[in-house]
Amino acid sequence: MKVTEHIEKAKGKTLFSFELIPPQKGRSIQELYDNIDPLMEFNPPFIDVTTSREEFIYIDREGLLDKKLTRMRPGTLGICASITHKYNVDTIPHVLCGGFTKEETEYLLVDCHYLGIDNVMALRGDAMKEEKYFIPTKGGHKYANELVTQIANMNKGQYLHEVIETNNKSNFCVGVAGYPEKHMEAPSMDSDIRRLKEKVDAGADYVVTQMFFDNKKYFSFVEKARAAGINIPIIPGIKPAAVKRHLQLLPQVFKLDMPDDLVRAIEGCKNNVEVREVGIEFAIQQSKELMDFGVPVLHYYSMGKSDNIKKIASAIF
Ligand SMILES: NC(=O)C1=CN([C@@H]2O[C@H](COP(=O)(O)OP(=O)(O)OC[C@H]3O[C@@H](n4cnc5c(N)ncnc54)[C@H](O)[C@@H]3O)[C@@H](O)[C@H]2O)C=CC1
Ligand SMILES: Nc1nc(=O)c2c([nH]1)NC[C@@H]1CN(c3ccc(C(=O)N[C@@H](CCC(=O)O)C(=O)O)cc3)CN21
Repeated sequence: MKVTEHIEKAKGKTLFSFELIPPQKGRSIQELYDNIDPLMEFNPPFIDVTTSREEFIYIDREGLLDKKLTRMRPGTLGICASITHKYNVDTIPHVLCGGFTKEETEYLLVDCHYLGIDNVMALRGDAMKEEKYFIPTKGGHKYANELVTQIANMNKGQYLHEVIETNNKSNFCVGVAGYPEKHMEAPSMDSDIRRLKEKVDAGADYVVTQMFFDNKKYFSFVEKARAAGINIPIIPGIKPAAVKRHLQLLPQVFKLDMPDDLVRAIEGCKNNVEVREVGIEFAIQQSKELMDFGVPVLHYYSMGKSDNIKKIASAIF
C-alpha cells in the first residue's frame, strides 16, 4: 500500500515509521531483524531501507595500495523484499541518482514493480567521500527532480528512450527529501523550497525531512512549503542524539543547529550511557510536540541500534 494511502487510512492519527541502513557486506541480515523485532509492536506501516553509495577502498598489496571502487553496503532491494516477506509490512527502498545510470535505475524500478514494492524514496544522494560536491554519474541524473520524472514516466507506462509504451503501468508513490534548515548546497532557503516544488511538480507524493532538533524549524519549513503551493504530506525525520561525538558530527555532516538546552544537557553527561538517555528524553519531548501539531508520521532514523527508538516509541505510541 502507498504511504499516502496509509496516511489517509490513519484519519489524522500519527503513524510510526523508521529507517534502516543495510549491513556491511559479509554480515548477516539477522542483525537487522534483531533491531526490527522490538519495533514491530508499534505497527509501522512502512520501513525505509537506505542505499549507500559506492566508495573507494585501498587494499595493501605488499606495500602498494590498490584502489578499488565498491559498494560496502549493498542489498537494499533484497532487504526490502525479505522484510516485507517476514513482517508483512511495506518497505521503501531509497533510489539514488549518484552511482547509477538511468538504465540501472530503470532495472531497479522494474524489479521493485515485479516485487510489488509500490513506494520509493527518490534522492540525489551524497557526494562521494573524496568529493567536495556531488558529481553526477555519467549517464545518471544530476538532481532528484529528474529521477522523480523518470519514475513518473514509468507510472505513465513510458520507459527510457521511448522503446516501450505499455498499459501495464507502474504505480509508484514517490517520496523526496526536504530540508527544514535548508540543504547545505542551496544558496537560500527560498531557492531550496523552489527546488522542492520542482520535485513535487515532477510527481513527488510526500516529503520526508532531514533530521532537525528544533521543532520551530520544521513548523516554519511547513509554512513556507504550503505558501509555495506544496500540499503533500511533510513527514518529520527524527534522530535521537546518542553519543557525545554527535555534538560535532551531526551539525557538521548534516548542516543543522542543535538547541542550546540539548547541547548543555549532553555536555553535562559523564558518559555515553547518559547521553543516550538525554537523547531519548529530548526526542520524546520533540515527538510529543510534533504529534500535537498533527504530523502524519513520526519517522525515526534508527540506522543501527533500535533500543533508543523503542523507548521513544513506547512513550509516544
Ligand atoms: N532527508 C532524507 O530523507 C535523506 C536525504 N539524503 C541526502 O539528501 C541530499 C540531497 O538529496 P536530494 O535532497 O534528493 O537532492 P536534490 O537534487 O533535491 O537537491 C540537492 C541540492 O541541489 C539543489 N538543486 C536541486 N535541483 C536543482 C537544479 N535544477 N539546479 C540547481 N540546484 C538544484 C537543491 O536546492 C539542493 O541544494 C543528499 O546529501 C542525500 O544523500 C539521503 C537520504 C535520505
Ligand atoms: N546527507 C544525508 N545523507 C543521508 O544518507 C541521509 C541524510 N542526509 N538524512 C536523512 C537520512 C538519515 N541518514 C542517516 C545516516 C547516518 C546516521 C548516523 O547514524 N550517523 C552517524 C554519524 C555520521 C557519520 O559517522 O558520518 C552516527 O553516529 O549517528 C543517521 C542518519 C541517512 N540519510
